[in-house]
Amino acid sequence: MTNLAAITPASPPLIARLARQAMIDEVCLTPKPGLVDRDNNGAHRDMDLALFMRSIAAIAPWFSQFYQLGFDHARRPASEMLAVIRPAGIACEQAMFSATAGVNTHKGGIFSLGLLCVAAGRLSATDSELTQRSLCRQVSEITHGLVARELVNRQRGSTAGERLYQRWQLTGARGEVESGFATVRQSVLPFWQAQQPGERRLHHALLRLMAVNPDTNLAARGGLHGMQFVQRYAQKLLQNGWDSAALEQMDRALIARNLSPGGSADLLAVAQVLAAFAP
Ligand SMILES: CC(C)(COP(=O)(O)OP(=O)(O)OC[C@H]1O[C@@H](n2cnc3c(N)ncnc32)[C@H](O[C@H]2O[C@H](COP(=O)(O)OP(=O)(O)OP(=O)(O)O)[C@@H](O)[C@H]2O)[C@@H]1O)[C@@H](O)C(=O)NCCC(=O)NCCS
Ligand SMILES: Nc1ncnc2[nH]cnc12
Repeated sequence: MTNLAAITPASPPLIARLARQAMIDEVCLTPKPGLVDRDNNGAHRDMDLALFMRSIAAIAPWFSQFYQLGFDHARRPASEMLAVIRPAGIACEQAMFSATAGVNTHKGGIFSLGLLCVAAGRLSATDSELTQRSLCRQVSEITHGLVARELVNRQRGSTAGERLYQRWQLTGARGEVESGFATVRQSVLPFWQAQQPGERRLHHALLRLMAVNPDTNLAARGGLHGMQFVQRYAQKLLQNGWDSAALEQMDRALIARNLSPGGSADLLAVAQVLAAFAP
């Protein structure tokens, strides 16, 4: 009698399946100002939808690994977890770069969604309930002190994020995770359930993110003026109302300025994962 458990791969944990689906739904959302979607490549000459799908296929298996690392090391203090998971995070980045021939499609997405998977593993190992609050608190505890260690106390920046901190004190993805995804919790999740599922809810969430998020991708490409241009544009659409045509016009405006809110795209995926859990 064949032991099916021995030959059937265990299905990925829920959070890993949610993270993969959220990445797919994000890149397929169309139109998406400045970003790759089903219609165009936004402000990118080195990326398209097919490349993003290859990137997601390479990254997705790692979400289960991140969950398992959190589960297996749940007894460690949260402060020790980054050192435990970073090698896997960097290996996942390498898998992404192999699939994309060196193009950075999801470096931020790996970091943010990977930490959510680690947090879910840690909570599950201790039979703690997975809620938006418990997941975000766990991510914040794991990354406590990250901004001070890696941005404030760093002399020279080797990455865009590090250089942007030195120039404009932007804390980027590190600041967002250390805050327990405060931008997502404050600007997106309170409005999510009141809306019908579908593209309009995702568009509304993305506009709310772009309206406030200090996205280092925008600052790297267009300076603070570029970042503020996108924030004000999104704020205006939220105030005056918007439709697909307005989003397509914003897309043209951002492409013309080489602006791509990649950080907000990542946080849209984070919001979709968190929205699957009770507050
Ligand atoms: C901790 C790191 C991930 C930090 O990396 P870095 O020092 O580069 O810091 P940031 O710039 O702050 O963040 C990197 C990416 O994070 C996204 N992001 C930006 N702002 C925010 C924000 N406010 N909140 C959340 N996330 C944010 C963004 O990623 C997306 O955009 C990239 C694609 O856009 P593009 O413009 O093409 O980017 P480039 O290719 O760089 O520019 P061009 O050359 O094309 O012009 C893509 O990454 C999206 O995901 C930022 O880019 C890192 O240092 C690290 O430690 N990594 C190891 C992994 C790890 O530790 N994992 C553990 C958990 S499993
Ligand atoms: N759809 C997208 N286009 C460009 N950069 C991104 N980073 C994450 N999602 C993205």
